[in-house]
Amino acid sequence: MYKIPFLDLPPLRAAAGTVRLPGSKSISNRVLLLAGLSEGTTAVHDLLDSDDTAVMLAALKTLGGQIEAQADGVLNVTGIGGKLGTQAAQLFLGNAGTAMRPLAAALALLTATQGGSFELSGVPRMHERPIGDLVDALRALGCEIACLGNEGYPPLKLTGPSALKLDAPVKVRGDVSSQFLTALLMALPLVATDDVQIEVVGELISKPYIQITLTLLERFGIAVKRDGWERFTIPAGSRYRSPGAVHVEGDASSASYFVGLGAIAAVDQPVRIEGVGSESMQGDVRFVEAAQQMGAEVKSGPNWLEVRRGAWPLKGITLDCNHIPDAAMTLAVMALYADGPTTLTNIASWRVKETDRLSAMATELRKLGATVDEGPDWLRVQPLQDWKPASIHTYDDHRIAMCFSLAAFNGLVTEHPVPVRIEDPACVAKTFPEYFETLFDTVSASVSDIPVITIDGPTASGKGTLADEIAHKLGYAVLDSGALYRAAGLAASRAGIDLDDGKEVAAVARALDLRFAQGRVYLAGEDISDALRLETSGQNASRVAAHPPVRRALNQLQLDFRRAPGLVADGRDMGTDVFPDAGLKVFLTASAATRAERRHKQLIAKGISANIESLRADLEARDARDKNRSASPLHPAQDALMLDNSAQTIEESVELVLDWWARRRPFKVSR
Ligand SMILES: Nc1ncnc2c1ncn2[C@@H]1O[C@H](COP(=O)(O)OP(=O)(O)OP(=O)(O)O)[C@@H](O)[C@H]1O
Ligand SMILES: Nc1ccn([C@@H]2O[C@H](COP(=O)(O)O)[C@@H](O)[C@H]2O)c(=O)n1
Repeated sequence: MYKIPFLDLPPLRAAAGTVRLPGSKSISNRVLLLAGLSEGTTAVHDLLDSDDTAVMLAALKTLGGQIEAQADGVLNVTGIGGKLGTQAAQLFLGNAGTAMRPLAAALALLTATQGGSFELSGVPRMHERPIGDLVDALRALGCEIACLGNEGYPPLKLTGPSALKLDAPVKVRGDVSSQFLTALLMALPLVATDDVQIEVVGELISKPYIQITLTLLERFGIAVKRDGWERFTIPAGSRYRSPGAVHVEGDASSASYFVGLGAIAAVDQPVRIEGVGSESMQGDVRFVEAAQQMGAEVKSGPNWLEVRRGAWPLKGITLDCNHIPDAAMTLAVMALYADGPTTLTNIASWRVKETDRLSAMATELRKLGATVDEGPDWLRVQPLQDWKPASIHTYDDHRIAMCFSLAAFNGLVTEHPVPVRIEDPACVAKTFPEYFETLFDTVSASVSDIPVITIDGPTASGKGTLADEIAHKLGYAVLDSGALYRAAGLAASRAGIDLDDGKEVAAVARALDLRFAQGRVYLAGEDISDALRLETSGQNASRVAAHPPVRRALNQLQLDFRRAPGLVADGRDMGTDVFPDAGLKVFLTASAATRAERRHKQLIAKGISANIESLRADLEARDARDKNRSASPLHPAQDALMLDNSAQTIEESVELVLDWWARRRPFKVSR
């Protein structure tokens, strides 16, 4: 996951490949609560691992549930069998509506019948998300609930025991959030000694989510009787029983980004999405129909979808989105690529989600240059030709971060493509922690659009350290090109080849079976990271690097590191020869004395004894060879910025280079 302040998406061009979706958030948290309330142990397969499920799991543990992760990723949840394991607790539920609403209802009823005192709270935004209709319904049943901040909003305090009145139908509003009804449907089986009826007041929104609730309740032994969408009956004697094992479907709302991706950019090959398909129980799978109306070509199987571009540009549509409230946000970004306006209606529920999504979508789409009109429950987006490089604020809302990634394909409709900045990309942790990694695995960009920062300079000037830090802060990949020369030298010397024989060493370099993973380097599966950092490896690298055939042999390997979202490359000729079009070139130096001292400290810290004078002599000899060779000698590129860090800390160098980079980016600093 990109835990950085912002992630810059370069202009993207095409998409293809297979995406395995993470588990559905709605199903995951429902299954966890049902398993947590049941008797027996439920093996939960393919559970979503995210912020929202983490808060639910923590709450269940506090209430007496047992959670045990298996080696194969399956989670065993042993439920409380309807009996509270504690009489008092404070439960923090983050910004998870799928935890706050149903837990509030279940715990209110358990507290009423078993006694206790519980506080449910969340992040500040959770305390702005209404829960009054559910609280009213629970209070009418006899539950004691106090709103500790504003009336009608969390945090809540539940106390008991208190007498429950279950003979009259429980009334709940269905036109603000369907989660209130879901909460009651999941809570009332805990106290249904007689039939309990629920009556929905107002037109029920998001019916597909209620269908998910009913389907899962049935799996846990509760056969709710439904009379239209207005009346539900929990049969007398209902009791939660674990079904033994449950498989969580992939998240259909998350599928929408990849359906959109296929519709926009899968020209030669489809985007295949695994985890949801034609047999999905999730309502958001009907996003596919909306995408088809806009032009997407879609094939499907029971649990997969394949999407390609059909009509291009996409077709503007007018759609009542009541049945796909979450996925519909993706349509608002797809609308930028359409042949006419797209109007999304019946989306008032957007206003009470992680943020006021209607207002947020309009604001951020306008930053891109789009013309957008909004009403209380609708949004109209015009197609966009003149794109602006925008820094998208994400309001701690995972769906805003994910759907705006589709704006990075603007190069398909404009001659002047622009990058898109996604602020706080880690907010995707709510449902799809690896979203951006998955996206980058599925898309391609023009090489020249992928930003590169080069850091060249003599040995021990701090290039690697600086490159790693900058790459980390920007979410870019890093290329330690010296490691390639070191590996070539090591492999050649192990093979008994004369390091002065350029052709022979080049043959070894061409055949190098190298892999870079988690900061380690593997040669034919062997971890050679430590061997590469030996001083002899540096000297050998410097010898083999002087041969033009060796440099040619390693050239493509280095170019292959240039992948979205960007690259920081360190070495000797990164800015001069390998990436001459880099957006920022830094030539990093420090005095020989400083560098020898740093190298000395570095070796001592690793427990390797060393002598400063001989280190200095060695590095000066290496500098001389690197500077004076004919093939790609060490020298600053004409357009490089010089940085002598002899008197700087690492942090100071990092800040300076990030500042240089920021000045070359097209983004205005926002908010
Ligand atoms: N500005 C700095 N101030 C103090 N120490 C630094 C600074 N930059 C780097 N160092 C330290 O100097 C040592 C050498 O840095 P590093 O390995 O990054 O250099 P390098 O240029 O990549 O070397 P090589 O070319 O041999 O791979 C490290 O221990 C690092 O922590
Ligand atoms: N782009 C590069 C990178 C390195 N070399 C040669 O490899 C030696 C080791 O490099 P380190 O950065 O790991 O110290 C170096 O002395 C150079 O001779 C190169 O030629 N080009």
